[in-house]
Amino acid sequence: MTSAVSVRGLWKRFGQQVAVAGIDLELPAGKFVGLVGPNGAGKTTTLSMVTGLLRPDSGTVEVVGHDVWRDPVEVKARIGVLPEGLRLFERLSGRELLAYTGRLRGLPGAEVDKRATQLLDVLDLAGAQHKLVVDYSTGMRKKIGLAAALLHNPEVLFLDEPFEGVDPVSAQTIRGVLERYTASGATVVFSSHVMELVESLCDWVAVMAAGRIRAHGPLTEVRGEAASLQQAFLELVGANGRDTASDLDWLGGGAR
Ligand SMILES: Nc1ncnc2c1ncn2[C@@H]1O[C@H](COP(=O)(O)OP(=O)(O)OP(=O)(O)O)[C@@H](O)[C@H]1O
Repeated sequence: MTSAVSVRGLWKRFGQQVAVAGIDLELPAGKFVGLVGPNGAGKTTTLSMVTGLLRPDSGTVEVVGHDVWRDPVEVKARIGVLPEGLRLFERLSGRELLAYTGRLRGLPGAEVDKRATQLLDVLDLAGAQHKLVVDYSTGMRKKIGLAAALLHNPEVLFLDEPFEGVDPVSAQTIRGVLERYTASGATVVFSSHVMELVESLCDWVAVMAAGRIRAHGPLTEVRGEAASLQQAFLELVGANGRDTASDLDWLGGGAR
């Protein structure tokens, strides 16, 4: 198996809080990889360290064979990132944002123009290309962020919650673009809480809880005998069968 991402002994603490507790991961190249876990599991912290946005306390990360912290320029040329809480240049139009990103990536102007036109078209943003990003909706922001992350045709694309706040039509569009991208041999690594989505998109999953990897491997292996990935996930993270109803016995009814 060729690895797109290879993580060894990765740790991150914020004061007393251990966010990532010494994880090891091999993410295969050419696959659609889902990183799933409950709130606070450490997904964003892991993706931030893997993409060179956050320095680990210890451990190493290699992306397509290059060490993220010793060889950052090589790595950043080969990856695209759609981070959580995406910050964009708000006073640029969508088209200007792509032109700027393309030049930063060192692409010739004519090539940037061509790719930007195609991406805006496929992502259904052509009509809004001259609007300022500040006036974009949440879904439009995700889509222009995705276009910017894809513009230089990266080998590996990292997406933190790419479908959050996105309507079903835009989600379908994003999905189509990502499926086309992985079909050509590229790798997508994305984090999500939405199990049905992960189950329908991913060939390979890693389940995280409390800073550790609880299971990882091909989707069918991680799901095992469970009826769905959701069920397997609940069993893995130990949340199965919790009786929330008796915890909230005051909720509803007459007593205020
Ligand atoms: N900058 C920070 N300072 C302090 N604690 C942090 C910081 N970033 C993350 N944490 C803590 O680290 C843990 C992991 O957070 P992280 O955001 O990586 O989880 P997550 O799996 O992405 O969660 P969610 O699905 O809710 O986004 C949490 O307990 C969080 O409170």
